[in-house]
Amino acid sequence: MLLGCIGDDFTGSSDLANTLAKGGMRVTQYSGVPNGPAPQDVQAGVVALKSRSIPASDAIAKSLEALDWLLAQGCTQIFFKYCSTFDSTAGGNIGPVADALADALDAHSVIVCPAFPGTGRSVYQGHLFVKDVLLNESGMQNHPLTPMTDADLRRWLAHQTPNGVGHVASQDVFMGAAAISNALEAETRKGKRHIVVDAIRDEDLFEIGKAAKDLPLVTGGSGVALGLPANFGCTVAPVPWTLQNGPAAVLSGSCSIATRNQVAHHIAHNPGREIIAEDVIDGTLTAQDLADWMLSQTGVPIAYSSADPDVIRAVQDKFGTHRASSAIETFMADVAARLTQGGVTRLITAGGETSGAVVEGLDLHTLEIGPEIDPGVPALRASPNLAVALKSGNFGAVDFFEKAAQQLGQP
Ligand SMILES: Nc1ncnc2c1ncn2[C@@H]1O[C@H](COP(=O)(O)OP(=O)(O)OP(=O)(O)O)[C@@H](O)[C@H]1O
Ligand SMILES: O=C(O)[C@@H](O)C(=O)CO
Repeated sequence: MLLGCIGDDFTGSSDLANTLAKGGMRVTQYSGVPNGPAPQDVQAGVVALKSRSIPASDAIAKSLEALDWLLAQGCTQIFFKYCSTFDSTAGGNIGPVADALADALDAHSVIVCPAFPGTGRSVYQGHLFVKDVLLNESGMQNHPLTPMTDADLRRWLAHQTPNGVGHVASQDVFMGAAAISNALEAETRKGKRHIVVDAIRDEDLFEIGKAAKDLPLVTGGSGVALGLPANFGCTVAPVPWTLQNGPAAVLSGSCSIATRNQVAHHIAHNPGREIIAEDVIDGTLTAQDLADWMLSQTGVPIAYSSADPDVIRAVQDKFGTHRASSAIETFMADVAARLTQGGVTRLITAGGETSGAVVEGLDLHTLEIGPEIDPGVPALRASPNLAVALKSGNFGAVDFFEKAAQQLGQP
């Protein structure tokens, strides 16, 4: 294994795996830290953790365990993947995990770059934009677990780390890899360990990738990984896929604006059932009842807890944020298990935490990366009888769910 990756959620990990696979690397995504060694032919291993919204100390412990395994596989560079919307609270977990990895790797110059222009995320003057608005005006300020209320990455990260936070501005980035390396070194000499790097176009990310060639640790969204496969001698190649036949189903726990639009679009043409959080928590709705309903439908049925921010706030005020989200995640995992037992072979999930719960609930250990469905979302082969797509909350076109079902295979 050449490149070792640690993803702080499951959809984000498949987003990164997708970028590396498109760049020509042989990639495998692992659910958690594997027990045994990886096959010799894997060039990039992505260890998917569910560490974005857990206590920082647990996120550090899990990430260091993943690091040990990746180093034991021979990796010469480590990539820490977090969300292109920098999902974190003032207490973590991006800063604490990046610090723990940097300590372990003796890394003094750590790139911080969540930019992903293909999905509208750019970093300019140290600030994160989603399309034409600042992060904190993009809807992300209402995220159920990690409300993003500040678009200045330098200021937000400074809450999370005792180490210096630096900046490489677009003027340097536009001049290419050598200028970026010089600017990184200048920031490191000033004692800055985490260095936010501006990037507004894919060209910028390829240059940043070149500049990252000899760095032991790189952190960011999947965009900054665009240039990494070439550093390992890989070249762009088509990603193979065998179509999966059989029934399809969608489970959506993401409450992002994009997902809510996709749900609204999907239920106009397909069977849909809303999951009311109270019904799950008080046991009025059981996983078996919902799975039975889904299995009896035609088309691509969807069950969704995706709801507007005021609905979520009311649920969280009544039951507590953690209790509400973990009840829904456990429920989604339970429904998924019953769907696959009932014959579903194409499963699509929306939301990183939701997808993590489903993948862990289904006990899927490795995922092979297939072709891209929409930017940042690949088809994934979980077993000879199960293909999945794990959609990040904010990703995908409005008709994503139907498109994903078709790209995974046939009814
Ligand atoms: N109706 C609801 N009430 C309260 N919490 C909810 C509701 N629906 C979903 N949730 C919780 O909100 C969280 C949504 O996070 P998730 O990571 O799945 O989506 P996302 O953040 O939009 O996706 P991504 O991380 O890929 O951007 C989950 O923990 C989920 O259980
Ligand atoms: O980077 C992103 O936006 C996604 O891969 C993700 O991490 C969403 O959970």
